[in-house]
Amino acid sequence: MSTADSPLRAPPELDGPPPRVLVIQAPYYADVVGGMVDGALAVLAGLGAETEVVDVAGAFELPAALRMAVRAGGHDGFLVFGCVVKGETDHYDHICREACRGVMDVSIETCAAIGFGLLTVHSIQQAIARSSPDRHNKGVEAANAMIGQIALARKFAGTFTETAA
Ligand SMILES: Nc1c(NC[C@H](O)[C@H](O)[C@H](O)CO)[nH]c(=O)[nH]c1=O
Ligand SMILES: CC(=O)[C@@H](O)COP(=O)(O)O
Repeated sequence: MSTADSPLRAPPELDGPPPRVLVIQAPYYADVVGGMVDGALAVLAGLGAETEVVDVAGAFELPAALRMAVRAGGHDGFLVFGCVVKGETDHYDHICREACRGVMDVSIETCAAIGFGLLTVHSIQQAIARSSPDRHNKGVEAANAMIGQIALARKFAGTFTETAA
């Protein structure tokens, strides 16, 4: 099964005020990343969300920028976008693995509502197929995932105890 076969999911419900969302993009492949950001912003506009977009140089910089933003506070959710395309060397493997691990570390350590939109592809054609304005747009998927996490954070707000893991 690939992205082309993935099921169409309904966007999650979100009670409460419109969310404040920070989009962190690494526009190394500007059209591809821009396509995902546009998909995400369309979803967020439908919620009346307050959005801000900041740039970093490349995928490597995404985790630290995300951690800075989470620490700073002021946002209900975060979206990270980038695209890494396989080249001739093993650089691709290192960037993909570390960028993904870095974002996951922030996610687990902070419990922030994060949507992950980092494409790790073998060709620019694969990237275009995942960033075009259709139902396979990974920006839409990341935004919907983040909204679900915000909804969960609101549901559990105030319920954490000292002994909980
Ligand atoms: N090759 C790709 C990169 N490489 C750049 C690094 O992410 C980083 O910005 C640089 O090493 C300076 O610290 N970034 C991407 O987003 N996509 C690539 O395909
Ligand atoms: C992320 C990559 O693999 C790529 O942009 C770097 O290319 P190369 O491995 O040919 O230096």
